[in-house]
Amino acid sequence: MNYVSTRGGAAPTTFRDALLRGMAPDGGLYMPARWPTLSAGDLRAAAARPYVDLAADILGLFAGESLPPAAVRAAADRLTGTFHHAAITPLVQLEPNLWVLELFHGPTAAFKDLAMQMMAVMTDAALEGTGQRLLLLTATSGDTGAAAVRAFAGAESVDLAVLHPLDRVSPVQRRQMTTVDAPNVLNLAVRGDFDDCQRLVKAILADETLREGRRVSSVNSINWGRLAGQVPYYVAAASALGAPHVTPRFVVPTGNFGDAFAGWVARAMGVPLTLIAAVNRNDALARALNHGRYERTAANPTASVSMDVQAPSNFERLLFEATGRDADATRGFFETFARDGAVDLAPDLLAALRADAAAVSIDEDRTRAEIAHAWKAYGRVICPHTAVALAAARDMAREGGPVVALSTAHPAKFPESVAPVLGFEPPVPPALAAITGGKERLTVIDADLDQALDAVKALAGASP
Ligand SMILES: Cc1ncc(COP(=O)(O)O)c(C=O)c1O
Ligand SMILES: N[C@@H](CCOP(=O)(O)O)C(=O)O
Repeated sequence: MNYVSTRGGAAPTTFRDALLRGMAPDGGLYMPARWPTLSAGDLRAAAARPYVDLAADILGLFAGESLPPAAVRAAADRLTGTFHHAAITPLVQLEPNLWVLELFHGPTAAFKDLAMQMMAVMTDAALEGTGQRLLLLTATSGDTGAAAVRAFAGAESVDLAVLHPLDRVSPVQRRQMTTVDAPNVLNLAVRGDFDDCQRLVKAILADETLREGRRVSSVNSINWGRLAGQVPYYVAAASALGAPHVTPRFVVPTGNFGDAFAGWVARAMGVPLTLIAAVNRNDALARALNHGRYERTAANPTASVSMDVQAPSNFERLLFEATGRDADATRGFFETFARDGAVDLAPDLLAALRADAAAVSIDEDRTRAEIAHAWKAYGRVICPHTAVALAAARDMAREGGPVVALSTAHPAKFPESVAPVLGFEPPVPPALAAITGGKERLTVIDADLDQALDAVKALAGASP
């Protein structure tokens, strides 16, 4: 299986290389050259298979021969040891047409653990025997960084730099990143928003001098390895609901559009499903799909803090597909966006995008109301991100047919948003019990490339 860049200026490469590069050298994102397929029989069988078996098979389809099959299997098996639920991603029915897919039973209590734990094992395998060190860069609005620190702290051949927006992640998320005492981890708190952090990470990835003597990659969802690890739960959930004979609608709380794009991939592989991206009031994606103009504006702080994103990286993958994989058009679009901060979508392109995904924006009042409703109606304490998805999903469930809201984080990561609505603190799961104490380690920087590069070079230079 080869991987091509959405911008067409990089040589096709393997899964292993895409994993160890993060982004293509031409500034594009890697995509499989063709979509592997799941047959109707595969989908029927999937409903009865353990999650880790399904995950191993799907990862194997994407990894091809570039990683040893035993490493792919070990990556999937990692979930058994690190998740606190036997089903890994349990599907829970709330109403006749409404389900939640619980994705927060991992070691940092957010859906990022599903792919990140597997990436740590695959990254080890990809580096084995090379004698190379890998510098991993991560922009986070809270959860990716926590999952990455958990997965890579202490890793022998890896350095990890995590950039989060100063004071714009929850205190629990911040402590998950900053209280881990590992010499290979650097936390940078950036005076800015998540989009600034993501811009800095992409700029650092483009700095070729850093690559002298080491590999440099990212564990954000710009890395194909992350998306590959997020596809299995769509397959598992759709199969459990009766695919291929049933077409569930998945409502995905969305920030960087990685999770939703993993659903798009499942559909490209043959899973019948419909995608609805639910965003908070940071609605660049919803404005693009609903009004035809993709425009960057400053991110507004919300209760669903991890979705405070206004330049979702994976929109590039969606656009690449909607143009019929036209790399020149994709490059032109994102160069214009980088220069002007806005691009109007031509009517045929907009129609193609709308055929792939719909988007709704849920405001802060509805988010709070949904947290209250979930407790009153179902006895469930939900996080604000889940609330954004569930608010949209409940509307859709009234129309008939199965609707699944993705529940992406445990509410105990966001007590400051949940407790004022419910009047009590969310119960703390085992995964979060250990992070209350401990000294925090973080360096505050401006949203400035030189400052970020200096800090990252110091981390990389300090390594053996
Ligand atoms: C809890 C939670 N829900 C939803 C999202 C949005 O996911 P994505 O960025 O893949 O759209 C994030 C951040 O990634 C998150 O941390
Ligand atoms: N919401 C994310 C932002 C980064 O998203 P990613 O999926 O591209 O890693 C976070 O919590 O960090």
